Amino acid sequence: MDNELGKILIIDDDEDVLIAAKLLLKKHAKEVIIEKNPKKIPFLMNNGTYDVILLDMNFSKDITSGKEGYYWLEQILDADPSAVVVLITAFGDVEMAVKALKEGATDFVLKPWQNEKLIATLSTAVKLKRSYAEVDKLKSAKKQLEDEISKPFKDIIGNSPAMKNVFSIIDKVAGTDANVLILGENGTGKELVARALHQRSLRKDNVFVGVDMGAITETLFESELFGHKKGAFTDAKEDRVGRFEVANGGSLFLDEIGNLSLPLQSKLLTAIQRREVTKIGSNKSMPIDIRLICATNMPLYDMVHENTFRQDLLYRINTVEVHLPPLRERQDDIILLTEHFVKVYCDKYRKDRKKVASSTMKKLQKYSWPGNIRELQHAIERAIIMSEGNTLMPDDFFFLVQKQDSGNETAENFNLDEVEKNVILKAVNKHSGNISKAAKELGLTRASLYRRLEKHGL
Ligand SMILES: Nc1ncnc2c1ncn2[C@@H]1O[C@H](COP(=O)(O)OP(=O)(O)OP(=O)(O)O)[C@@H](O)[C@H]1O
Repeated sequence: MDNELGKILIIDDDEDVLIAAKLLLKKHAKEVIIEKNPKKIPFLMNNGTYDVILLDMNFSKDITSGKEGYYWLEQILDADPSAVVVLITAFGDVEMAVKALKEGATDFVLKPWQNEKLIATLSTAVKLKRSYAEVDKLKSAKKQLEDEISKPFKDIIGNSPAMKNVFSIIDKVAGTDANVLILGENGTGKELVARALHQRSLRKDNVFVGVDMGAITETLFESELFGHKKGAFTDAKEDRVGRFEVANGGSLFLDEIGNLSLPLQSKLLTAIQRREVTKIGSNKSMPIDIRLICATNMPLYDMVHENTFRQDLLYRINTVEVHLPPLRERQDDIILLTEHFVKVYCDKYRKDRKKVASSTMKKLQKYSWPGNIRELQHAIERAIIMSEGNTLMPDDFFFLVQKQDSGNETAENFNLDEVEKNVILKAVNKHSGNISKAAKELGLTRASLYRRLEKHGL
């Protein structure tokens, strides 16, 4: 026999009822526990969990008020609010049973019961309990997913004219459904701006779904974006919901859009133009209501000239453009961002708030930040972890080594200072920022290498 009913607890002061029920139900359950004395209920509830509890309504002989039944029902639900309790009531007590349903019982059976009816009632009750558990699980998964995809909007820091312009565009465009194209080098905050647009839009209570187009393979593109039906291809073991569908009602952020091949560009264009998608293996299209935000670090306009990016797709996605300037062009923002990240990482690593020496700030402002804000963020995190003093000194950022323009290397330069600076840079680079090894190679002590690094603002 199957164990469909799981673990059952039966409480009834009539021993005959207990034995008859146990005999009947043990064929359908994993375990049947019987109890004559309701006072044991708290103990039983403390020491086990049950898929379903069968509870008598009237314990003391000749008393049919059901008061005891209500009392024990309350005790059970107190101990386990998700308990599934089926009441056993005498014929004529239906009114009482209905009242118990309002108090939280799942169902009731009338004594004497019909075997099949009892099994069916318990089976439905157990399924109900499992579906409650499933709903709870899904709710928590949904919450986690929402937290993940709608990560709290973090402030965008910046006071430079370029960033003020970005803020003003965000303010103007966020509330509209206009497609937005965000352009900027790696780590300039494109995703942050995309999330800010979503958080300030009318769609903010719906999801923000990000897709890294650079990470999607040619073969999985359609399945990933539009979904597929079970059996549509060999590996399609289950139906899959595409990102367009997940984002329905919210915002879809297509990152690294410049990395899409021409055939995929046209598939994407068709979906955007028609505002509908068709799952692989389905012949029905589905309307999609999304706000589209795209981003790239690639020169899309040049790519259009070189015929590597479709002009019609560019004009679909660039209703409004946001240009995020590289960090090296936002000197003042370097100060603000540095102070911000110092605070963030001192808090994170439970260190006293560190100061930043003005020579350090100068060094950070002089550096070219090829990885932009992401690189600054990581540099500060690293310095906070490693530094021992209360003030961050230029040495705490010894690993920031300016890459030389290869064009300059061939040009002859006899300026002694420049030559020294370049040789030092090459040595530090060669040893991946290891000052001891670089000093050894240069024939200097560590202290004098540090002095020279400082002299050159490195
Ligand atoms: N103006 C800013 N203020 C505060 N933090 C910022 C700012 N700009 C970027 N950041 C932080 O820098 C990191 C990189 O930002 P983000 O991922 O948005 O850049 P991106 O341009 O999308 O990068 P990629 O091109 O590599 O995808 C993130 O941790 C982000 O929170």
